[in-house]
Amino acid sequence: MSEIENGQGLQARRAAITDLGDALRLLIEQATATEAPTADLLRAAALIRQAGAPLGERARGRFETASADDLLGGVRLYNPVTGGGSAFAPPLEIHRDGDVAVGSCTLGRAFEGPPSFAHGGVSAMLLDQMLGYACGMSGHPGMTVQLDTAYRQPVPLYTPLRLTARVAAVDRRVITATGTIATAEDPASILVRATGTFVALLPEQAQRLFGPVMGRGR
Ligand SMILES: CCCCCCCC(=O)SCCNC(=O)CCNC(=O)[C@H](O)C(C)(C)COP(=O)(O)OP(=O)(O)OC[C@H]1O[C@@H](n2cnc3c(N)ncnc32)[C@H](O)[C@@H]1OP(=O)(O)O
Repeated sequence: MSEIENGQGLQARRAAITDLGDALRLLIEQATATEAPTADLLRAAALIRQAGAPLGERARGRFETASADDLLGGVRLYNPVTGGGSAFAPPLEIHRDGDVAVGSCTLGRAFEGPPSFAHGGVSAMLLDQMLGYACGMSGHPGMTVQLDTAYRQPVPLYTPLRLTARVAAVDRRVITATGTIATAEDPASILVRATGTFVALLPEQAQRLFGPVMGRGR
């Protein structure tokens, strides 16, 4: 896409993608919390379909990465957990603190499972990302082959959360990582714990799984 061939265009596109993501996240929050009259729901649905139509006119295929992404550089704007452009992502923000990955996010109503608390699958998704990040950060990137989660207390919605993850062991290609979810206000009270097993791909596994994507030269 020539529009982003220079760095300035790329930054502008990434900012626009995140702006669209913010608008979509607000829309999802409003749509899941609304008690507006039925006629307003139908009017909103028609307007949203109309607004989204131009976006569908130029869409990438399954094996094409987003033009604003940098796969090898770790920029994934549509990652469903961390991607600023993903309507689905809270988004979770992760940074490194020594050998620990520390994440933060606040979950809205779209992530509700038990009333007023997060869906258990959402907690697992957040922790999978955290643990995967910790593996990559430690120089041992891999794919999740097993994720065990222990739900000790429900995770509240509309409450700033603090997540942690670290690598506990590396045995050849097998990496074990552990992680937690707590509230930012009370980080010592662990709500959810996870242990994940990650496997570093062999070159032939990487080629089999990602060859069609990497072959496109992005
Ligand atoms: C910043 C980025 C964050 C990203 C976070 C998100 C991470 C993800 O969600 S990844 C997506 C979900 N995961 C997947 O789709 C992976 C699906 N699984 C696979 O494709 C395959 O299992 C694959 C390719 C990873 C490994 O292939 P497979 O044939 O199973 O394993 P293989 O290569 O034979 O074995 C490797 C090692 O792993 C071990 N292993 C495999 N599965 C397990 C398991 N469940 N538990 C423990 N060890 C296991 C094997 O015993 C073997 O150990 P060793 O080398 O010591 O003998």
